Amino acid sequence: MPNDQSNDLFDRLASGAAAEWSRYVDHAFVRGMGDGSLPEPAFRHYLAQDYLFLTHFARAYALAVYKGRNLADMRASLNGLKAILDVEMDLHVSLCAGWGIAEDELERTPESKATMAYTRYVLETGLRGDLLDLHVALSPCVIGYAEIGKRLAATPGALDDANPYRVWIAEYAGEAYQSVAASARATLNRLAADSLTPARFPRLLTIFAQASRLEADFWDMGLTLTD
Ligand SMILES: Cc1ncc(CN)c(N)n1
Repeated sequence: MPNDQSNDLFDRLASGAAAEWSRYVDHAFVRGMGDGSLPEPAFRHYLAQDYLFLTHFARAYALAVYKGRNLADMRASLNGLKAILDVEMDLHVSLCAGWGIAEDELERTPESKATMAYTRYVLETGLRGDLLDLHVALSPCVIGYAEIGKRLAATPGALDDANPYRVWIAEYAGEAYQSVAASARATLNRLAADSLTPARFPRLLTIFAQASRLEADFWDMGLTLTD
């Protein structure tokens, strides 16, 4: 449960943007994966767009490496970049293959407006702002999926063989992804200790709320099969 009195920056942001956060993590797409009722074409559409999304997010992490002020910052962002390129992307490509979508088809998929809006917002926020702005913009993505995975995995029946979405849920509920999200939280707190002032918080909250809104729009795009 988000807490606005917390010392944890992520908790304060999720609490300050509670409406946008819950529209994202409690979305109908998410609930449909949990109980297996999500229409399969919606999941396939989402999977293909998520491949494009992850490619742009890898670029955003590369930008975060560049924006680091010291080696600790650069290593933290490099770990985020490696988590996408070496772990999440491989799992994603094999998940897509299991759903009958080959990598060359993923490469040829036209980018939807929701994918463009979200990824370009994060990249532009990072280009314009500093490293804390960029990590705040990245945080609903990294930490949100860990929270969604953990919640869904605790739902009765979600990991049963009968649920076609059990592999996705197990991936994001799994230890490897949970530890990527824990590192992202720690990075936010470390950057905040150096550069967060009370006057700066509202701007960070705006970035966080916007990124959470764009995450929810991404689920909408999957559910409604929008281009
Ligand atoms: C749209 C979206 N948001 C978050 C994640 C988790 N990295 C993802 N794969 N796709």
